[in-house]
Amino acid sequence: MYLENLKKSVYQLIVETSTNLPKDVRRAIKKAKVLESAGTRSAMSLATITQNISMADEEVSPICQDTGLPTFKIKTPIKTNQLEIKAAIYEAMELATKNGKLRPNSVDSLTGENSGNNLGAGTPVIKFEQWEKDYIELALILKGGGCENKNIQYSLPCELEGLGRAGRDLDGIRKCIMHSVYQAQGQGCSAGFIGVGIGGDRSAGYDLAKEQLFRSVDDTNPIPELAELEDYILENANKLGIGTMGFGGETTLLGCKIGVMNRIPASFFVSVAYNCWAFRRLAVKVNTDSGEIAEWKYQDGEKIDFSKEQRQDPSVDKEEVITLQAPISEEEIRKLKVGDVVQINGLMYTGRDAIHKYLSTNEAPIDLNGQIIYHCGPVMLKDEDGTWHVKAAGPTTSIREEPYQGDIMKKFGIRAVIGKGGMGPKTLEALKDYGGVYLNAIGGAAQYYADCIKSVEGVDLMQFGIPEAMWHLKVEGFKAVVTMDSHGNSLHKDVEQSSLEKLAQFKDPVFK
Ligand SMILES: O=C(O)C[C@H](O)C(=O)O
Ligand code: SF4
Repeated sequence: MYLENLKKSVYQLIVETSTNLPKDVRRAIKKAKVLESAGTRSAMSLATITQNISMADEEVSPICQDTGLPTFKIKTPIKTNQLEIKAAIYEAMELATKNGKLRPNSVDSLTGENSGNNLGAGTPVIKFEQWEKDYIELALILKGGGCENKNIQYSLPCELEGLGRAGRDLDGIRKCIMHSVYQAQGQGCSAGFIGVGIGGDRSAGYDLAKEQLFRSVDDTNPIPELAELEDYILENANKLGIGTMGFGGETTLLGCKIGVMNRIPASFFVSVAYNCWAFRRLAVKVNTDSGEIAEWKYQDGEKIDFSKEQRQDPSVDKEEVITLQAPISEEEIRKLKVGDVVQINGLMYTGRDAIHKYLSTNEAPIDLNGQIIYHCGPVMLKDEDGTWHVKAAGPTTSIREEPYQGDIMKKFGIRAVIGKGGMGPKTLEALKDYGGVYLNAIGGAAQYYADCIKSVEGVDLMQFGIPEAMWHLKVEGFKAVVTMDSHGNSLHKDVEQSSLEKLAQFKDPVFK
């Protein structure tokens, strides 16, 4: 019975972590929502985010389509068999993937092949520790790729844009952390949470940073200097004006937790682990005799039920929303300006890393003239009749496609790309020359967008695996914001510049 129950307990932990945002995280998001003034694009995004959180609750479906690199941290009493726990994890992972609670996310780094069941070399990550207590603690974090890519490690002393020299002291550490929030911009689906590790070597530093993400959002650091630094960062990083999804606004950071360990004389690392708003981590106490869950962690206090809040976003007037339907003409595109809110009806095609590389040297499987590409790697399930269903489908970080995007738009006549976090100068130039637009969807809002997808009309290039294939999606009322237009304007460029100016205001020493 123990083994059966253990497997069930792990499965339950995976499903809850993927679909039900922890209470402490909800409270932080609610706080941010109250601060954002109505009518801004940040307020609109937060409304979509909170709507998405309650849709995930209701559907018991992934909050975000990127269910990350599942990382288990396990503490066991001395006599517990750790191999049995490992086996239970593998089985539960496969089942959760099959049931659409996890996206198949384990990819062979050399061949590009997706294992399909979330198992493979190094996946999932499982770390054991022994302790004196008489129960097992299973903790799980599902940290997605977009925010993982924004992690950063500093080696002190160093020179930082906007902030000047960061020395080997508390003030140098302060500068690194402020810079880490700036450099993430909106790309890791801000507003985010950061875990910081001071000291260690490069790998221990990152481990310590990630360990901080297991602290409760509303705890207080037991080391007074670090408690003060955490408060300082939380208050001042929110003055950078990056805002939700990098649209500008009041809330950029939702939590900051800092840990410290010794270092060796020559090294001084400050490691920062950035986590998106979809901060999915939970833990359970498991009974060593029965294998059953005895208690959940992070679930005390008030649970905010966002479904009770206003469903329809009050900040955008219906008349202000521009409807787009592919094929789109150059003339229609040229009318769009940064800040416009659009809704898309009709067909769009997903394309992310593998597709962009493929299209740069191959012909497209379909005619893309006037069409829309969606940077998205969805969670998909096939029913008994062989029909595909979308279980989660938010945008992925677009900047990874920067080397290809402009050329591909011109080559195939694509008029619009949808993604998140914005793109760089090469794409901006191409949008201007050729007549294209970049639309920013709300990162992590995977249930909200899955609901806009009315049917799956086809799929190409399945050899790249489910997240990377080209899905033909029929959508209705798919909302996004124009953040790069065909007139050379980019909201991302503007926010990056204004936040750098704001960052420079934190140049002077604060901690001695
Ligand atoms: O892989 C994805 O679907 C998204 C990724 O987490 C991202 O933020 O870019
Ligand atoms: S898409 Fe955004 S919310 Fe989802 S894992 Fe990536 S960074 Fe997080």
